[in-house]
Amino acid sequence: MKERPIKVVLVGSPNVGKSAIFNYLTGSYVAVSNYPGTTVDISTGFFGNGNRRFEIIDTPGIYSLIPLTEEEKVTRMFLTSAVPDVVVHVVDTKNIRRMLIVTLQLLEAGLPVILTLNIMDEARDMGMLIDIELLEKLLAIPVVATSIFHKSSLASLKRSICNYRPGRPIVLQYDEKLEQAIDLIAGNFSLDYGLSKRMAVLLLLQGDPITVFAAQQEKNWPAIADSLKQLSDKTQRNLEAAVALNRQVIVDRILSKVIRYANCKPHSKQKLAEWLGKLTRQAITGIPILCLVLYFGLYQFVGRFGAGYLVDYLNNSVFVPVINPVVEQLVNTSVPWEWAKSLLVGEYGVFTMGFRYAMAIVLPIVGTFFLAFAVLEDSGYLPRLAMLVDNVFRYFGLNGRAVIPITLGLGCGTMAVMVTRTLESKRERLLATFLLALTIPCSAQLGVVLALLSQHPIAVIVWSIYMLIIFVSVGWLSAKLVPGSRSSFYMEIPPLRVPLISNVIKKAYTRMSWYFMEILPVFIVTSLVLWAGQLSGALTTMISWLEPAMLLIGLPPEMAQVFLLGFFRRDYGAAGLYDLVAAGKLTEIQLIVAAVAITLFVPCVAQFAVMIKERGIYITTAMIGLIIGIAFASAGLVHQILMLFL
Ligand SMILES: Nc1nc2c(ncn2[C@@H]2O[C@H](COP(=O)(O)OP(=O)(O)OP(=O)(O)O)[C@@H](O)[C@H]2O)c(=O)[nH]1
Ligand SMILES: [Mg+2]
Repeated sequence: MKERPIKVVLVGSPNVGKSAIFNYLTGSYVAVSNYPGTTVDISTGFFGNGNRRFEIIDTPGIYSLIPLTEEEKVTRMFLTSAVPDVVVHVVDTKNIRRMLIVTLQLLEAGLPVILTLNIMDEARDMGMLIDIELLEKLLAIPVVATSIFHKSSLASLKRSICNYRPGRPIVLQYDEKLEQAIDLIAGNFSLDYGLSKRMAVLLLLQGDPITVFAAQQEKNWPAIADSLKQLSDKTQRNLEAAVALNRQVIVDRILSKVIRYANCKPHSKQKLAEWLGKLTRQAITGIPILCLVLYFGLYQFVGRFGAGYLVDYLNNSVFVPVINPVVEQLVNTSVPWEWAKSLLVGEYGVFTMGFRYAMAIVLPIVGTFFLAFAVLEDSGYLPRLAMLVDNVFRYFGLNGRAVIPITLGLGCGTMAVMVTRTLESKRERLLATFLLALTIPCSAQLGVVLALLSQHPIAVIVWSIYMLIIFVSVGWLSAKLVPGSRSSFYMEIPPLRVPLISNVIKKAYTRMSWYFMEILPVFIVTSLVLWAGQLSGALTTMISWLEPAMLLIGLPPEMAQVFLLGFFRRDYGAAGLYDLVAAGKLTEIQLIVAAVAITLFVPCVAQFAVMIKERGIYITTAMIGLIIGIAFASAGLVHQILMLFL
């Protein structure tokens, strides 16, 4: 029988380099970014050593074993159910004082830990010197110092994993009252919590909801609940704070023995990063910086270069004059059946429409967006933007944390809905999902809209202001209507870093391949459906049903087809709009109205599927109903307003 692989789980706080280490160990690629909360789900990879196989598991970041957000819950549940052979606890060495507390929690839970002091390069630049051998001795576990810039340090981590032998379990001594409390509760515990019994008791004392739920299944639960109540009544002590304080004392005692600071001045590079970082966070300088980022990143690079120049070139100089005629000729001479010809190269042909839309219109736009976004992610700008907009987002029932899913939504709404997991409450996840589905255009839509409108600068301004008004009013109204309050904002601000070109390219490439694996089949199937619809006459009937709605909001009847395409994918609809404008079918006013309607209109099939998975079918259906209503009403309204003024 084949031996099962050795299970190695990478855990640690967000943004400490777990995914970067995962990529090194497995040779595969998962996203690495300079903000907390990049990884929201478990990823698995492998490496071999001799005849042994190691299964490496990357997890979402956790601040403690007690989860606050959905993605922290994923890691906690995984740690207690997966029975890992090795747990690599990755910490950012600069913040070791805070992070070592989690190392202690993992050790107390009885897990087989290797401590990895990562981002050692930045710690050394700060003058931090750590006695690794002594730390190993004090914790009785292997400790490895690593930096992703020093491959040899990562190779030592790999060796440490391969040579790992479980050591003796560690028992931390707390103050007397806490020890008595632990003994009192432990006597009544009989179930398996997936962690050491002592850790389960400590988690219960700290009010961890997962342990409380599990302990309620104990037959002695009434006695346990009674003891807990007595403990907090009698001692007037906040048990959670008492446990945390005790652990911090232990950590400080250890660190006082192992850390020294060399006398060194900050580099001018560090000073510049700090100064720039401050500018991005203060409203007076931060807002102009945001405008510059949007102008150059989104408007110039994605809108004008990607969606304007590249799309124009690929579509008008490569596909239409060169590739399409060659394929058409090939099909016309080698395929005898008319129906097959129209299926491949007809008006809705799999090649002439499906493949061309994907390659010549969507690819350059999505590609440029993912490149620009990867640079932003790796620089550490996004958490600073989160701080900047926190005050505004409170009116939408969200906090600054929502900036990451919302800005990612400008790339791909499907990915963004998945990333709403990083938000703390159900209400925030719901509000963000709705705003994403209604008001945030994905990069393909945005690119096409910007490229088309950029011929008329006034149109860009009108469209942007109108979309902003809708975002603000819908956000404000839905926050008023959905009961609950927003959670407080806490986000660690990582240092500003110069993006690593290799990571930017790899990440943009990985996202693009994911995107294409997802859209190409949909594009092809959509062409198939449209072709069948055209052949059977169903398409003409449906378009004729939609035409009155188009006329109602002031659009030409041909727009009905674009909306129909938009049902399948937003970007497909946007690409259809591109064709319509190229044929000179829209006036300036109609272009703005169409841009508004297309932006607000239903999310694509893939986003729809993820919404159902994350929010459930009822909520998603209700959202879609609302979106259709709001999209048409807003488009109609903007048409009326423009007719009055222009
Ligand atoms: N200077 C320096 N930067 C590092 C090092 N390791 C990782 N980074 C950077 O730290 C940031 C976070 O890396 P990730 O691998 O995404 O961190 P993570 O722990 O997976 O983060 P989450 O998925 O959010 O939990 C990225 O910008 C990396 O380039 C290191 O050793 N030195
Ligand atoms: Mg990660």
